[in-house]
Amino acid sequence: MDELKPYLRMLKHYRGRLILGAVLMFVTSASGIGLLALSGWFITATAITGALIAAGVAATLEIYIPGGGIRTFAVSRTVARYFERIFNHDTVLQLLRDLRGRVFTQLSRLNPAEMARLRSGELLNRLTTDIDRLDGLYLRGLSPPVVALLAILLVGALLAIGAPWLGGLVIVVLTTMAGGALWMAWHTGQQLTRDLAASSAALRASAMDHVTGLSELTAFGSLEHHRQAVMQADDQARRRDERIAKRMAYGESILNSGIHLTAVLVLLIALHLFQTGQTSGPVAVMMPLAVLALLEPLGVLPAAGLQLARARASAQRLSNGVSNGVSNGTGTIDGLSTNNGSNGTGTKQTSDASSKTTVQPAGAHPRTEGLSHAPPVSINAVSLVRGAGARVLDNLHLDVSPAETIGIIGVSGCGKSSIAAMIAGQLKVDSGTVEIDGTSIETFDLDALYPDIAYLTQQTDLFSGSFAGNLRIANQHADESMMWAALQSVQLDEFVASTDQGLHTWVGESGMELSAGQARRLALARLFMRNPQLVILDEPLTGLDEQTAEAVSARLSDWLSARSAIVLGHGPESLPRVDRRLLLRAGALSEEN
Ligand SMILES: Nc1ncnc2c1ncn2[C@@H]1O[C@H](COP(=O)(O)OP(=O)(O)OP(=O)(O)O)[C@@H](O)[C@H]1O
Repeated sequence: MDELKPYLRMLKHYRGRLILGAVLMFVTSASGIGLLALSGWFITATAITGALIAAGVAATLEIYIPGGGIRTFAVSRTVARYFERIFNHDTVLQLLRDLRGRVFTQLSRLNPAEMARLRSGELLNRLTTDIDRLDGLYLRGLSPPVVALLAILLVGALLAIGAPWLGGLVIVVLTTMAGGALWMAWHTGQQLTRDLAASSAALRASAMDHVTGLSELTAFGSLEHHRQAVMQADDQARRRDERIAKRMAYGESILNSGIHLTAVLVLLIALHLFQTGQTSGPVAVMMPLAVLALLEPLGVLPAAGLQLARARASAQRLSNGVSNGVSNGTGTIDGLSTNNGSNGTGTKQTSDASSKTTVQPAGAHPRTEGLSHAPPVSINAVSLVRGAGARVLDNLHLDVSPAETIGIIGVSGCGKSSIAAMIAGQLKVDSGTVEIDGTSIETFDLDALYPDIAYLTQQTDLFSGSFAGNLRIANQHADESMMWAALQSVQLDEFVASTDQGLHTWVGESGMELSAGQARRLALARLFMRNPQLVILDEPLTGLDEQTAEAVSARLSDWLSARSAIVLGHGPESLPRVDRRLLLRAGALSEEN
């Protein structure tokens, strides 16, 4: 249950509301029990009184108090249920708001490499299903057992009117039965829920792959084949869902049978008590009816056990991976793309992402102050093995002097992006050191470091928003003149000005309404919105035509001259003006002239 502790702590903030909500639930259940029990008593009492009068025996019955009681219970049941629903759902919505905020904050603080490891379907699952399950923790998981226990105690007290020992016995029997049902559902729910969550995540992932890869699948004639895979995933998820539903149905029917059986036993005992004159007829009829009224509050217990199991599994999934990002104190580079696991088409696998993220050594005091002006960078004897075990960097050395611009070129796959990710603190090296401004990257508080770094990855990440919105990601306080200047630097100003809404034109989902070159230029424009001391550019001019590349390159060169910079590219033509150019080959750097 440890996984649930943070969420239980969250519930504490709503203690007052939760107690009131549970009281309303109990009032609803208690009214139901009172209604059934009192009605049974009243009907029997009036029947006996009528029979006595018909037989010529003088008998009277006070009808106003029980009649009023029945009406009161009927009204209180409806009113309490109404307010319980409104009040508790309002509480749940407030909890949902907090939960979403909390989970989103945690995800946004994930180490980018960790984030890249999570498939989009898994992320979607976390942000939707898992949160939904946790928001039901109180309403459908925790409060039903409490209300059920109180209802059993109430029924026990009613039975005690007829025979105190019977009240005690029924409390013990029903509590054991209810506890057993809850435990069984919780126990079997653990595995079933885990399986179902895995199937649902797989289904979402394959459905999303199907939609996003529709053009490729159609072009390669693999649509039907892939559709079959989605259908299979759907089938598996549905079968697992059915299994859970069946188990719950079994649980509910066993519990209901138990309650009915108890009611029959109580009826038999009550008749015996009546026969032996130990209780009156109306009370004898009231006793089994009170037990039957428990069907409602106890019937939800198997679902509550399952809900608890689901909430636990969701809490587990939400804390998996999230904890690393949070405890490392890592963050994202403000305003720039942070996904180092892509090759520009968003399809590169991230098989080594989990093990190669920057982690602060235990006990080290993180550096919390930012970078000095145009800081030096020093890479010493760095070796790095990635993916399936290929040695990407081998005893690599690199010294970047203050305000120097270094260009690194090399063939595809030689490790350029790995160097960039390493300097940005998003990839942990196997041996050697990476120091920025005299401090090891491992001891930096990345939240303090990132405002002074600009890291343009190979992949162009744009957000579903306007030009202005995408630029403001880099600098929230930027005014329009600053944005136009940045757009002019990348020769995008004329295009933006020609659109209907200028800066406020929507760029489409992930910038889909822009060409690849325009999207790249917008990402480059973000650079000019900030004033970083260290700049890492991974193939900045990719996708730009020769003329635009030349103009942007000239502007970039001026801008870089006041900062320390590492620029990566396939060949000399893909770099702006640099102070030194190095060639990366076989994991090591050599001077290139
Ligand atoms: N996310 C990853 N997970 C596992 N291995 C990776 C990952 N990214 C890259 N690699 C491996 O690391 C090696 C270096 O990749 P890297 O992206 O650094 O090269 P690159 O020089 O930037 O290539 P390109 O110019 O094509 O972008 C590659 O051989 C690749 O197999």
